Amino acid sequence: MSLDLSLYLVTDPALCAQRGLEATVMAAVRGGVSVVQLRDKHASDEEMIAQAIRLKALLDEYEVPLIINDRIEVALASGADGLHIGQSDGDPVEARRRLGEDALIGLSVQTLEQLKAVDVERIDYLGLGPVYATPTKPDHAAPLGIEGLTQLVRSSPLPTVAIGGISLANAGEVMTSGTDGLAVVSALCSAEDPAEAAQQFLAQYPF
Ligand SMILES: Cc1ncc(COP(=O)(O)OP(=O)(O)O)c(N)n1
Ligand SMILES: Cc1nc(C(=O)O)sc1CCOP(=O)(O)O
Ligand SMILES: [Mg+2]
Repeated sequence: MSLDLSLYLVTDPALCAQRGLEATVMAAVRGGVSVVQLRDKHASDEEMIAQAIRLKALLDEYEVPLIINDRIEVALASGADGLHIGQSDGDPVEARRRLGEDALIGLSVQTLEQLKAVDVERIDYLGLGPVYATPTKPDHAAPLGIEGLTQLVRSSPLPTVAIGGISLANAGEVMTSGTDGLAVVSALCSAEDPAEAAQQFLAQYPF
């Protein structure tokens, strides 16, 4: 499946609980979300595989790719479109070998040093963050700010998506970095109307 990073939803089971995960994701997709990442730090692999299979069937109708956070076994077993890994989540060489050429593989990058070490042959896109501090990921690295983000975007050999503390209030500012898109959790999962919120994000883009 092709990759359009413009508005990238990362799910959070607690933040999606009230409306339901699938209802939240599909509302956001109807509003224009272009990629969905299933992220759940507490579910068992079996629970996550079942959730991923249900989401994949729904997202296929919209040709929106489903990416799995961290867990290669879940990506393989569910037939998801790809995997997102952090700096300490595993080896891009192994991920590419096991998932195959068509899989979409993302890597988190926080520093210029990490950027220089990116395996461009095996990675499709980079998640750059956090732009701002966020309670959604309490163990996040030091915030980049717009200046730090812009420096990483300009030096990146791959398409990028910015993440961390991004909201409707700062989306326009984050897009000035030149990033290919925005990845958000709470600004969509906790929105009163995720479809409307997604539309409002996209309305602020310069492209
Ligand atoms: C699009 C995107 N970018 C960055 C991350 C963060 O990944 P990681 O550093 O591995 O942290 P966890 O999400 O695993 O807590 C991401 N998930 N998605
Ligand atoms: C999953 C994740 N990764 C980050 C990183 O910096 O790599 S920040 C983050 C959580 C982003 O949540 P919110 O949009 O609610 O701020
Ligand atoms: Mg990770």
